[in-house]
Amino acid sequence: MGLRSHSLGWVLLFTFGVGGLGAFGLDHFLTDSFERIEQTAMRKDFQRLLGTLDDAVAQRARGAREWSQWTELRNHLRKPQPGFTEENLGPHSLTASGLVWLALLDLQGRVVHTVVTDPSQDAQAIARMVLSSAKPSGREARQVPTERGRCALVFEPALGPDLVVLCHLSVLDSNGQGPSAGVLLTAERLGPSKLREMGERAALDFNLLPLERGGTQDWRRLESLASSTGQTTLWIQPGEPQHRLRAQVRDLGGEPVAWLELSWPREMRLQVDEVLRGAHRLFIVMAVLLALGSYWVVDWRLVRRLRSLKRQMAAARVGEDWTPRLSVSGKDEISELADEGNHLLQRIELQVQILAESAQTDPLTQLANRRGFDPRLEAALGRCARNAAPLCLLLIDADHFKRFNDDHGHAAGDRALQVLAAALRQVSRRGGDLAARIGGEEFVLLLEGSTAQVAQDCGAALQAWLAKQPSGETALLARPLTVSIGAAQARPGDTPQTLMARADTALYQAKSAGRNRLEWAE
Ligand SMILES: Nc1nc2c(ncn2[C@@H]2O[C@H](COP(=O)(O)OP(=O)(O)OP(=O)(O)O)[C@@H](O)[C@H]2O)c(=O)[nH]1
Repeated sequence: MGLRSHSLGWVLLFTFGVGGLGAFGLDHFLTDSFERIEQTAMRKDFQRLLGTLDDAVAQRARGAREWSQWTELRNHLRKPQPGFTEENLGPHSLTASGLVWLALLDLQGRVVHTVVTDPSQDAQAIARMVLSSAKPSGREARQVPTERGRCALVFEPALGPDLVVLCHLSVLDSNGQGPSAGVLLTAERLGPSKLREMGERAALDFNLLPLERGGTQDWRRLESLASSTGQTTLWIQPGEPQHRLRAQVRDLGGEPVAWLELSWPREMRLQVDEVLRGAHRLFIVMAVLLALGSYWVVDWRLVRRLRSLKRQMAAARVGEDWTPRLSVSGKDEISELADEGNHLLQRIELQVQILAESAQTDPLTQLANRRGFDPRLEAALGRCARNAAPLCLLLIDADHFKRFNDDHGHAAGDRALQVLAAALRQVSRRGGDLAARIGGEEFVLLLEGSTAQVAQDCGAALQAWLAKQPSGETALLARPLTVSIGAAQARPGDTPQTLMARADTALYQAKSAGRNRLEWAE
């Protein structure tokens, strides 16, 4: 797997792994936080709803109290007034007061008068039912205690399907003072229109449901709310797009009679979800851009430059050409790598040069050997042919060298060969001259651009120089050394082989003719 795929893989892993986990955590954190904020707001609204309901009951309590402090009603209870009940406590006056039922009890608790707005209902039976079920000790009824009695929300099937505000008050004087003349019971229906009106006033979307129409399935207990009349357990049904909250409404006896249900719009949460959805989209776009950007940076800044470096190094290796230098753009670790590579190339070039030179040099005499001489001869022949310049070759062989070795030892023979090499250097100082050792005691002098006369003089100078060398046990030469020379001048069409062959023939002739002489090839 290349650097590109690696980096892309890591960027994707990092972005979607670490980034995704971070986003997931942030989502949870935000969701939880807003859930808490939302629940606090919901609880406050529900508390307000309970207050609204309490207000409604309190308002009815005030109305009923006015009735209970009506002097004529008190007088009537003490001493029944003929015609009073028909005129003042009939169905019409009840309807005008918004009540649906009324009962009057004397001090002994006997029902002395009842009236209903609905003629189909039995007011006496309702009174008996109410009296038997109304337990003033009820703990959690939504009730408002008054000086001498209380009002509460009650679900009384005999009075219809709706909840009623039932008031149970002592009949007192016009100042609300005792002694009590009896008990007044009133009921006001809280029908849908009343509830709607209350909801509009409180700007809350709520409903009152009979108990049997709402179990606790799918509902979870949220907490207990401290209401004005005691603890109220609050339930919540989580759902989109709105939450529903509910709590039980209890009657005077503390028995649950209905569900009070509040629909709560989850605007804040929906907005958060919307923001999170936007953030997720943004995150994905950013992640993709980051991945592409990193890919581009890795590709442009690393991969391409490393590949270029690799190509240049491979070219040097394959072509065995160590002279070109590596180059990459920029100034960083990769360019430093290229610099180090260049140092290595430089070293290799030098070593190769040293090796090549030593491979073409005779270690004993430090002259060019056969491997070094052959290509130079070929090149020189080509140049002279092109330029129509003269070229001569002298093939030089030490005379009776075997005997020299035999008489004075191999080491002395080596020294003699070194003296001969020095002599050759001495006479080959022109620009186109090259001296080489091409065999054991066989040497050659290539004279590029030199005429036959120059070559002749050169051979003579060589023999003269050798002749002048001191010899003996203390000298470099154990005894005088002579050489035979075969000379040849290049002709058009000559190759190294033909030229060498003619020089060799001439050498043979020089040897045959007595040695220590120069013979020209024909
Ligand atoms: N000391 C020494 N001797 C060498 C070296 N290379 C070749 N020789 C000797 O050179 C001698 C050449 O002998 P031959 O080819 O018979 O020729 P020659 O004795 O010189 O006789 P002519 O060439 O006919 O004059 C041999 O004895 C080789 O051992 C070398 O590097 N050092």
